[in-house]
Amino acid sequence: MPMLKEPWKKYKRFTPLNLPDRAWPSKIIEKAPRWLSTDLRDGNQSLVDPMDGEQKWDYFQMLVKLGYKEIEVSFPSASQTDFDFTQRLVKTPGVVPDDVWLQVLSPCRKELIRRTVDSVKGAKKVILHLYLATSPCFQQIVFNMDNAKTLALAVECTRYARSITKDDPSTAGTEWSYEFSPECFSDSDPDFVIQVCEAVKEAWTPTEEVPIIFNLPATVEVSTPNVYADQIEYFCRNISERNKICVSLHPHNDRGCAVAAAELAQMAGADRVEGTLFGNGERTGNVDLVTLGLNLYTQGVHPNIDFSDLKSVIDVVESSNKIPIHPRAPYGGQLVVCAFSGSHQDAIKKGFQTRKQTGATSESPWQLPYLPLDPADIGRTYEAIIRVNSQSGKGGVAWIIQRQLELDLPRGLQVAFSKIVQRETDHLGRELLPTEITKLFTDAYHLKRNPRFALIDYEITADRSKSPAPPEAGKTQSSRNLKRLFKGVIEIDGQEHEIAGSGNGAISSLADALRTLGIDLDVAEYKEHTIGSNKNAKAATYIECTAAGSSHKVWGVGIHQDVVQASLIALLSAASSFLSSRPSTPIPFRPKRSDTLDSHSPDPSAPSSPRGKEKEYESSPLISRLEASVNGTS
Ligand SMILES: CC(=O)SCCNC(=O)CCNC(=O)[C@H](O)C(C)(C)COP(=O)(O)OP(=O)(O)OC[C@H]1O[C@@H](n2cnc3c(N)ncnc32)[C@H](O)[C@@H]1OP(=O)(O)O
Ligand SMILES: CC(C)C(=O)C(=O)O
Ligand SMILES: [Mg+2]
Repeated sequence: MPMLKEPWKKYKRFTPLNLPDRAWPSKIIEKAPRWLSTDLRDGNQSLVDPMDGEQKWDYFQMLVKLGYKEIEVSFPSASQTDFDFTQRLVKTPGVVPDDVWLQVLSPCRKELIRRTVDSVKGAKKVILHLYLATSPCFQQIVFNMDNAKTLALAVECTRYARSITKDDPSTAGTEWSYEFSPECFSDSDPDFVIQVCEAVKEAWTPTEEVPIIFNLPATVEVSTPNVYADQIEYFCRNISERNKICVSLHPHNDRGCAVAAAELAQMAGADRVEGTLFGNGERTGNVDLVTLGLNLYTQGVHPNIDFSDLKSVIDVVESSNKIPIHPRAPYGGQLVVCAFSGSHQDAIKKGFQTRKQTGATSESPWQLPYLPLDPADIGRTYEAIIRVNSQSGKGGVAWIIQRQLELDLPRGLQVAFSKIVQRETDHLGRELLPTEITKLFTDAYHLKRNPRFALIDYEITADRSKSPAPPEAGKTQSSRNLKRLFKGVIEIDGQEHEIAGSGNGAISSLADALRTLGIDLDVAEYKEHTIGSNKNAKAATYIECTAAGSSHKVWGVGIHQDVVQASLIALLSAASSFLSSRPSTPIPFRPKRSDTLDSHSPDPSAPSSPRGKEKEYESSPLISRLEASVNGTS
């Protein structure tokens, strides 16, 4: 076979309509259209294994629950499964709500129309849908029909349909609506389509109350969405008795523009959209009703469909279609409300902080970087938003710690801890789960049950043996200026040490006491906040220390009901980090523990605590969470 040198030249460019006075570009979609779900027909007919009756049954009920009022349930002449399913819907009381229309599709073939009408016998509300191709390509290749024959067949079948539905007294219990689809509308001559539709309209004689539906499909998407919008505007302008017509869209997604086409075509005057959930359907699919609905939602227009539990919709769609929803599918995809990259995480975290600080509620105006939709509105949790891998920065890591442990890390600690996380993600070459990040944190800052350094007993008293620091200019001497004396017992690596020191406050007096063990730390930064708000509230304290005489810096974290004790634990955590980062540091002085020491308040994390606070420790929700995450059980 000779090689084509320019194979693309075999394609014909689409000729756009000449519509210079088009009005749609400046229109805004201000209300939801009439929706029709064709999941059970166009979606189903494209599946490798079409749904069985039970799957259709469950799917139908989900569509009703979501709020769809028009549902194309089957192609009844195609298979016994579809016919029986349709009859089951009709015959089972209470399954089809009174305000829901069952739509059934048939080609323009009388015997098939008859069977289709038979399948809905006894239904309350039915849209009988007939299709016939109007495009030259189909007329020539598929049907060998010219325009006159096409028009005649459309009229003949519409008349026949009318005679066995709304004109047949035996079907009087059914409210009939009629839909006609000039198949491949977007590839047809628009004037010929209007001519066919005028004739079909006359054959059906619709009313304003029950308009005829002209469904104008982009059976195959062949042009840019603006061209489809022009075609719809042209149809809307030129069809007569517009008030008796519902103009419906049925875009397919061959060029990947079905959603845009449906939106622009609504601006161009369409009243109704046919599509499927997550865009299942022939070839590249039908237009995605989830995207269309939630696009409206994020413009402040309710789509009249309830997507607040999108996960359960996905479950039904995936199991019925046997096709997974793409992780990046708009709104529903697993990854679409997740940020891995550092700058996105930072911005999202700041966005949530701003909402918290301004007291925003779930109804406050939504403005959040990188998130066009509040994940909570589709039933997704904030936990899942920020996920950490080697592309992540401090903001994302801090978010995880905040969500998991309610700890609001100071910036410096965020930087320090994010380096630890970065090392781990680089080392493992994968995402780290929140539980793994929490464990890294509790390990790094010694928040475990048996820390290397534990505060066993202590007391802090005024140190009257030393002269107080001179009062600042203009201030009088007060008890606040008195030096503090720390006396206590700390356990290091299982061995107890009795130490004492003095300073201007609790932290500096403990720092002074630690010097007797050769641990010489200066406090460089201090931050504390409360965790929780009730009587179980705790203090979280963060201390950054510099090793004396060097630029080596370490962070410590302490959590306790008592704020003073939280800060002492934080300093010991820093001391522990200091020793861990310098493993050869000797502890020169190890005084024996004195039992006579008047202990003030024991460290709850010490299992052998003489004050017996073990119970309180066990019951603390925060500590339990720490434990759970360390054990990987949260
Ligand atoms: C764009 C769309 O999605 S349209 C809907 C498509 N969906 C389906 O086709 C699913 C269900 N279809 C079926 O089960 C079958 O195709 C049936 C029952 C409709 C027809 O089955 P068969 O009689 O075996 O015909 P088959 O499928 O081979 O071919 C279609 C025939 O219908 C004709 N036809 C196709 N569309 C139409 C139409 N809209 N109006 C009238 N006739 C049509 C074709 O010209 C062809 O006729 P021919 O055999 O004289 O050449
Ligand atoms: C039956 C018609 C409406 C159809 O599915 C199409 O043209 O895509
Ligand atoms: Mg279709």
